[in-house]
Amino acid sequence: MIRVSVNGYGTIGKRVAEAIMLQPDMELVGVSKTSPNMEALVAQSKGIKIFSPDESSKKFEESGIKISGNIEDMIKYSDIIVDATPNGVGAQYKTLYEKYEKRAIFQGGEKPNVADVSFSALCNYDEALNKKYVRVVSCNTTALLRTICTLSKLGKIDKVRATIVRRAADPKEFKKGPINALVLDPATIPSHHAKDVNSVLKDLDIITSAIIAPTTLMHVHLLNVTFKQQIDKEDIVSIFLNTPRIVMVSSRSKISSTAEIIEVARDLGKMRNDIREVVVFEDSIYTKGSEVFLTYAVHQESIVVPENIDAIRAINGISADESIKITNTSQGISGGYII
Ligand SMILES: NC(=O)C1=CN([C@@H]2O[C@H](COP(=O)(O)OP(=O)(O)OC[C@H]3O[C@@H](n4cnc5c(N)ncnc54)[C@H](O)[C@@H]3O)[C@@H](O)[C@H]2O)C=CC1
Ligand SMILES: O=C(OP(=O)(O)O)[C@H](O)COP(=O)(O)O
Repeated sequence: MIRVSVNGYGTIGKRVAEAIMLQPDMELVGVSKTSPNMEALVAQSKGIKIFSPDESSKKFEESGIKISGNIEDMIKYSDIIVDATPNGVGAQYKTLYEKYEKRAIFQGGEKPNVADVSFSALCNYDEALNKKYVRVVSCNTTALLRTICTLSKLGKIDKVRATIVRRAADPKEFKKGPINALVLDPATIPSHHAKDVNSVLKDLDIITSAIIAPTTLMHVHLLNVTFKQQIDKEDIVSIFLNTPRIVMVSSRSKISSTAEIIEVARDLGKMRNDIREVVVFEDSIYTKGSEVFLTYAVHQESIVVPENIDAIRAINGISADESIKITNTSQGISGGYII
C-alpha cells in the first residue's frame, strides 16, 4: 500500500483525499487543516484523520475536532504527500518534504520549477516515472493538454489557438468576483495557459487568451487546432468517444450550456456534480481542410483528480496503462457520451 497524505484540504484536496480512499493500492494517512472550519468538521465526520499546525490545535479541541498530530507528523507517516495548498504555499512546504526525504505532488498554482516535471497523464506520464516531485498542471491546462494530446493521435499538429472563458470562482468562494463584468485575464495575449501547456509539450505552437466570466460552474474553451494535413470530423468524434477522460454531450441531448451539463451530472447522481472528463459539445466540432474548431467545458473542481492519482502511481514506478485503468475504474470514468 502507498501511504499518502493530503496537505491542504480545500476544493482540490478534499476530492483527491476521497479518490485516494477508493484506490486499492493506496491508504490515506490523513489530511491537514489549518482551521477548524466546515471542511474540518466534514473530514472528521468521514473518519479522515486530521493533522494541524501545532499552534492551532487548541482551536480544534474547542471545536470538538480530534487532532492526530501536527503536519510534520503527517509528513513523517507518509510515503507521498499530495500538496493542495493555495498558490505558492506548496513551494514553501517543499523544504519540509525534502527534510523528511518524502516525495510530493504539487498543483498547477505552483510554478513549474517546484517539481522535476509538469504532468498530464495522457501526454507525458512516462516522464514522471520514479521522479521525486511532480506538478499536476492546472485545470485549464489539464483540459487543453488532454484534448490536444488526444487529437495529436490523428496526425501532426501545426498550431493551437484557444480562447478560455474562466469561471470567476468556485461555488464555495462567496467573496470572489466579478459578479457583473467580463474581465480580460490578462488584458495582454497570450494568457499564462500557453506557457503552462509548453511546460509539458515543449515544442507546441500555442497561443491562448482568457476572459473571466461571472459563473462558478465550469470553464469553457473555444479551441482551434490546425493540423499539417486534412482532418475529418468523423475521426475526431471517434477518437473522443474512445478516450475515457473525454466525454461528449451528444447532438440529440440539445445541450448548449454549462448549466445543463451540471444539471445532467446532478441527475446522474455524480458525487458533488463532479465531472472529471473534458466535456466536448459534439455539435461544436467543425472542420475545414486542416483546421478543427470545437468547444468544450471543464469542471475545474474535479478534472485534476485523476491526474493526481496517476501522478502518485507514476512516482512509484507503476506504468501508465496500469495506473490509468485503475484510476478510471475507481473514479467511474468511462468516456463516450455523458448523455
Ligand atoms: N479550484 C480550482 O479550480 C483548481 C485549483 N487548482 C490548484 O490547486 C491548488 C489548491 O487550490 P484549491 O483547492 O482551489 O484551494 P482551496 O483554497 O480551496 O484549498 C486550499 C486549502 O489549503 C489550506 N491551507 C492554506 N494554507 C495552508 C497551510 N499553510 N498549510 C496547510 N493547509 C493550508 C486552506 O485552508 C484550504 O483548505 C492551487 O494550486 C490551485 O491553483 C488546480 C485545478 C483547479
Ligand atoms: O482556472 C484555474 O487555473 P488556471 O486558469 O491557471 O488553469 C483554477 O481553477 C484555479 O483558478 P483560481 O486561481 O482562479 O482559483
